[in-house]
Amino acid sequence: MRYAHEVDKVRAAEAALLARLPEGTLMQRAAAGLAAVCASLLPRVYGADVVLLVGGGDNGGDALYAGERLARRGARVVAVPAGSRTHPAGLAALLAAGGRLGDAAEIDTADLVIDGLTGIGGGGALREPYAALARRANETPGLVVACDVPSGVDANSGRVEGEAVRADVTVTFGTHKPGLFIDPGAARCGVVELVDIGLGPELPDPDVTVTGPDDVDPPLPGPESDKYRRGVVGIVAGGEQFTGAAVLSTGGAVHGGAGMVRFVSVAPAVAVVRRRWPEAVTTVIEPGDAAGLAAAGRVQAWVVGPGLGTGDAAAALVAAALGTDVPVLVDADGLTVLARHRDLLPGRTAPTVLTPHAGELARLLDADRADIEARRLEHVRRAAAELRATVLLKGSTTLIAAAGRPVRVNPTGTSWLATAGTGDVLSGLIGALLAGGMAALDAAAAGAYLHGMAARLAADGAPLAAGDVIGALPAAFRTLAGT
Ligand SMILES: NC(=O)C1=CN([C@@H]2O[C@H](COP(=O)(O)OP(=O)(O)OC[C@H]3O[C@@H](n4cnc5c(N)ncnc54)[C@H](OP(=O)(O)O)[C@@H]3O)[C@@H](O)[C@H]2O)[C@@H](O)CC1
Ligand SMILES: [K+]
Repeated sequence: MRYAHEVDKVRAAEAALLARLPEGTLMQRAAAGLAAVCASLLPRVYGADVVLLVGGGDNGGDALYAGERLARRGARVVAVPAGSRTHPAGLAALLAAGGRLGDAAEIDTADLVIDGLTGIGGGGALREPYAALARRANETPGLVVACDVPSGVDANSGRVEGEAVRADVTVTFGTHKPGLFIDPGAARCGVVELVDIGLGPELPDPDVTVTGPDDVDPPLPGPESDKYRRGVVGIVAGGEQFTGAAVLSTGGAVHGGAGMVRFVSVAPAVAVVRRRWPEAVTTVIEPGDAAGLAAAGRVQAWVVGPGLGTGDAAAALVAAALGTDVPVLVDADGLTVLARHRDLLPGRTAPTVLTPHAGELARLLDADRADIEARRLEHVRRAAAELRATVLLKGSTTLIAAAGRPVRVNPTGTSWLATAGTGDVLSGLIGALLAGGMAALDAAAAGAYLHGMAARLAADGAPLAAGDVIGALPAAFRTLAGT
């Protein structure tokens, strides 16, 4: 599992380590790692044209010392300073090794550009001349290697406020930074290489982890399994007019490994679901008939919300599901209802999972949607703490938070997933995993991983319909080790 630490933790760990090491040791370790990656990317180091973009801080120092190492191996290294200050010892070392100072035009013909403008000390939109250098580097045909973090990407959040370097490779030091995993920053990093500078023993628990295939461990049937032991998921979805979401959510559950799916809704939705998913056991209720949930029979988890509507009838059903003592996932219209009835959440003892997109989370938190989009990590954490739930925030990088735990980043998403109905599939899938006995955070992370993987397999470079994601779920399960 890959993990990341926020800047204040990195700085504290560095300070603890620095206190025990001779001055400059860490920067030399970083520069050595950076130079080694650069050398491995060049067909020949000798005679290669290397340009260093050098900001006013230690990120620039790393670039200068890496340049020194490449110059000693025969590269033609040019430093282009951006700040009013240039790391003096690093510059002296580069010049002593045969490097020189140059100007921005040399970026255009470089074989390789090292971006040492800003690292973990960067903040806000890049100012000039940093921004102009980043823009020019993004236009060069040569390779661009970012030092620690692509300049212009906020290391903690992945936020990009203005110009930002678009790297082919990012060489990061000591530990990953969350912004390398979260879009839009993640999309600027290219391949991320981690250089060990000895920080490990000083680092606390990570702030963020990235789900890997080994972390996805859905319950598998054994010889003792029967449909009840494998978990029964109840789905409360659809209405008089809208039935598509109910079909998709049920499909996600049927192919998500549930032992049985109970579907509860008004007659038109039940009719459509029965036709598409004869596997589901259905119960017809009158609109808003909360007692119908109990009458449907025992379940190990409820999914409530897709296509449910947002009126009083829907609110009664959301309240009924949240009133049970089993895990409940609330999605879509259910979240809109919840934004008006936040009193339904406190007092639950069983886990609650909420799966909003940014707009739904904005309503839940009384926040601005654009602000949520810009600071997704911060808001998903805040939502988990305030709503006392596991919160899965959908988006180009899906984030999953539970209070006191590292935020999980899902790596399998694809932009083809941004199409109507895919969220309904996800709700049923996670519901099935909850019913199978997975803990809320694990179920949400596993669901996001499998859902993204299914979408990738189904899309294969072409537009995708939500139903295709259901069809590809078996293939997605098969990609996991041990299944
Ligand atoms: N600490 C360690 O032991 C180790 C640290 N290491 C390395 O140090 C890096 C951290 O170095 P750091 O703290 O000097 O900050 P850094 O990223 O160079 O940025 C500061 C400079 O950026 C500038 N700047 C900021 N925002 C800007 C903007 N929007 N637009 C334009 N300019 C902006 C800012 O300008 P100022 O605000 O001062 O005008 C200042 O000049 C870290 O990422 C890693 O690479 C490794 O060697 C391992 C050991
Ligand atoms: K950088």
